[in-house]
Amino acid sequence: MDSYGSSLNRSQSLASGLEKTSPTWNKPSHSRSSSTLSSRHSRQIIKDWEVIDDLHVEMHSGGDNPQDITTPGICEGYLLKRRKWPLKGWHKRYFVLEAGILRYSKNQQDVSRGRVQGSLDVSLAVMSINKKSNRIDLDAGDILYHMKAKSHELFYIWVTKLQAHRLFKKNEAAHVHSGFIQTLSYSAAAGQAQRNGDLGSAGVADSAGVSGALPSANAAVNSKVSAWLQQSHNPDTCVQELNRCHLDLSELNRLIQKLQALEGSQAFTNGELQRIISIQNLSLEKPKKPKSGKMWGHSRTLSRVEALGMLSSSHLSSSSHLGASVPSIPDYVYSQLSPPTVTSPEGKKIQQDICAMSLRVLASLKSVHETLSQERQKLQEVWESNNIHQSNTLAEPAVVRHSSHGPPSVADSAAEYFDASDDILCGSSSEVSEESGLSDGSTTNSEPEEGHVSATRKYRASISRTPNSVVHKSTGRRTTLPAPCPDNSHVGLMAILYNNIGKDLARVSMPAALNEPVNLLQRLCEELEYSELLDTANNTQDPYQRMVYIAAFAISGYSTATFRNRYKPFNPVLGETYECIREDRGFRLISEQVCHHPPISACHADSENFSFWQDQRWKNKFWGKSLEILPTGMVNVTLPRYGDHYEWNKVVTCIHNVLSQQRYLEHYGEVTIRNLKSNNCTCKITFVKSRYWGSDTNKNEVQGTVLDQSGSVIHRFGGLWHEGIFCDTLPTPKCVWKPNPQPKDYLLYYGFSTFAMELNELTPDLKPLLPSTDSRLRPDQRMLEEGKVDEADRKKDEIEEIQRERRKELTKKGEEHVPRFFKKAKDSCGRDVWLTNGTYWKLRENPGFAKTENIVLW
Ligand SMILES: CC(C)CCC[C@@H](C)[C@H]1CC[C@H]2[C@@H]3CC=C4C[C@@H](O)CC[C@]4(C)[C@H]3CC[C@]12C
Repeated sequence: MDSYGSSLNRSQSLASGLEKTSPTWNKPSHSRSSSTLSSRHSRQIIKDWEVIDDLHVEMHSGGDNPQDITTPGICEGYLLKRRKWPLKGWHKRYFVLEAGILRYSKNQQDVSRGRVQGSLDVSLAVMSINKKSNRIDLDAGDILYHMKAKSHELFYIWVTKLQAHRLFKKNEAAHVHSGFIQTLSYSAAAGQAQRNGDLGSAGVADSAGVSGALPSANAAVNSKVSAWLQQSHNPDTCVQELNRCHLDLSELNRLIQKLQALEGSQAFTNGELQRIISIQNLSLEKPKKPKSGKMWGHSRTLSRVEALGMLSSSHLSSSSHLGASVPSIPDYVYSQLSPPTVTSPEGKKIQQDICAMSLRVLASLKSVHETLSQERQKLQEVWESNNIHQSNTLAEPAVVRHSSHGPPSVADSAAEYFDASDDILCGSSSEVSEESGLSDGSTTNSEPEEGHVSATRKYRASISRTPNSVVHKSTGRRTTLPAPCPDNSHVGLMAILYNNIGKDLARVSMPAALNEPVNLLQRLCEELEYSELLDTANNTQDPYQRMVYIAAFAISGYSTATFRNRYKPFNPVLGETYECIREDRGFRLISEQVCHHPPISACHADSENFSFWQDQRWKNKFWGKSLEILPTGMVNVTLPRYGDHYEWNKVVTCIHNVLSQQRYLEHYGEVTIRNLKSNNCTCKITFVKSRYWGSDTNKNEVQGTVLDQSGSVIHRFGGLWHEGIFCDTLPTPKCVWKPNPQPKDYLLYYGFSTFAMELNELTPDLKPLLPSTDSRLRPDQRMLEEGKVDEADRKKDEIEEIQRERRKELTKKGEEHVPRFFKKAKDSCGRDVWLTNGTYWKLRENPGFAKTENIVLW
């Protein structure tokens, strides 16, 4: 160790000198065979990689005092860290290894400012090293660090230090564990004592809590946990369930191999095809002219012919010439995608077994997932109630660690308003992962402010303590749909999707059973569900506070996504219109399908307090399992009282697992809200990409700041787009928006909110006032709403056929469709926009649509 010590420079110091627990340098024992994917690709590399032995936890004698474990010295300095997927290369990062936790920041200054980019509990990670290339990999499952030291000496120092800290942390964990068990027995006794009226001994339990384990754990919490642990048999059930799954999976594997041997193997399995597409990032864009070697993001956009040519080539290599040589491409793909044609009775039997077993595995995994989520929830509740208790009993507010000048930072101001203390929240490495940021390097980074994880936790806690807004009093509108939604789990999406390569998913014609009884014009109106935020904005004098409400409104439009991933809205036909008058909310909206290629839906809403308009169009990016929707139009809001004109972009919406029933939606990216009338206030909102699969805790995070002209932060806010937004910098910190509770039985009704249920309601007094092009009069959508799925399906085909005919006729005449209520214009940046031409409401009143000529759409 000493010899290494002398080679340290300032940036690579062992802060506390030579540690007392001399780390045992475990000779790497076996070749790396598992762990990180990234290192598996070459045999040479596998050979040079070594997995460091698992450490044996040494229980110190008299080890019930954690202070007996000597904390190894801090190790800090620069290392190279591999960049986040999908970016390539390495960047220099400053790492600090302290008390078993490895943290990293951009540079040393950031460390001193407490700006941590990621952290990991080194004892939980598999550590692999490569002496030849000075590489150290830490793989904690969810979090994966690839690091490289600049010199061999530094490499050895880090490895040695990491070893010491791993050992320390494991020992500490063992102590915490025994302390915890001890506390549980204490608190069980205390519980007993309490029941016996012996309050004195309950107090003992409190002070005898696991100092250092659960921070100042109190009796109430401990007895709650112990009671829950005692009555909870779930973990055992989980283990059993998982064991069963394991067996089933081996059996499944055997059956699949048997089936393959029996039926002969196929060129590609569906899984392989998905993977290939994913690798190639096959874009579902319209085919480009043959020179389509255009770069989109970091990957190549393939035209349909190229892409499919690619698929038919087993080498995924030069593709440009292949288009012509593949005769019937859709048929080819279809044949690859349809389920393997099993002919023999034996094969059929195996196939049935495979299905049955897969379902069993699925059911098991679901139940395990559910159990674990419940346990986690319980733990979190206990944890939170403990924190609440703590801060309520503390005389001093939580310590503000980094005092700052100027506007308050999240960390500072949060400490004043939130219950949870920072230390507890930052402690868990599993919450701070590196995989946030867009999957696509071409789009803006969605990595938010450092420390966002704990900030969001706090925001979340505050939001959950805010009562739901009072449910609007009866509007006289319907509160449910006439019929529940059809089960569409049987519809084979795979074939539909692959048969429509080159088209927008949202615009692809699908069986009516996949549709929801609202269309994309109505969904534009749905973004006004929380229009009261715009009313508030128009009545807020302070421009920065006003911006907070505009931001909350921009976020609120995304909240429906939580419940709306099983059905797809109807595609409006060209010329279709939709009006929505909401006296109760004080606005009226008109929307129209203004363009077919590319499909564009435009809308405009007016109220005493605001105007709102946008034209919606988007591109798709298909990654094999998920589909990214990249909207291109801007959203506009004007507030009459202050003459503001706000404009903002939309973020990416990703449909994860688009082909399966595990589908869910995620939004990520950055929104910038500008006031075109004055540049003294802008707002940036980050929709954070969730950092890893399967965890609910980091899903749907949003963080935002309101900036003044000089770029100083005036307000900060954050939360989750499905739970609400809290702003702690307002004169009275508060939850600025919280979604309305879902109506009863919403799952039976397409996951619709009450507002969504009202969108397609057609009342007798309204009917004669609507133009015949109004979506409410569209028969197939109405049939679906009434539960007549087959009829809706037939009608939908008819309507689509009428549209095609109309288009053909127009082309024959050399004419172009002219939208009736919107006109094309250019915005201040020269972008095409669709603005209202102001005729709709006038015509409606005089002479009334019944007396005007309306195009026939159905
Ligand atoms: C294959 C089918 C059944 C899967 C379901 C697809 C659904 C979830 C898709 C189809 C069209 C999609 C919508 C298309 C456009 C937008 C505008 C964007 O700014 C927010 C997301 C939003 C509103 C999408 C949400 C998800 C969506 C509704």
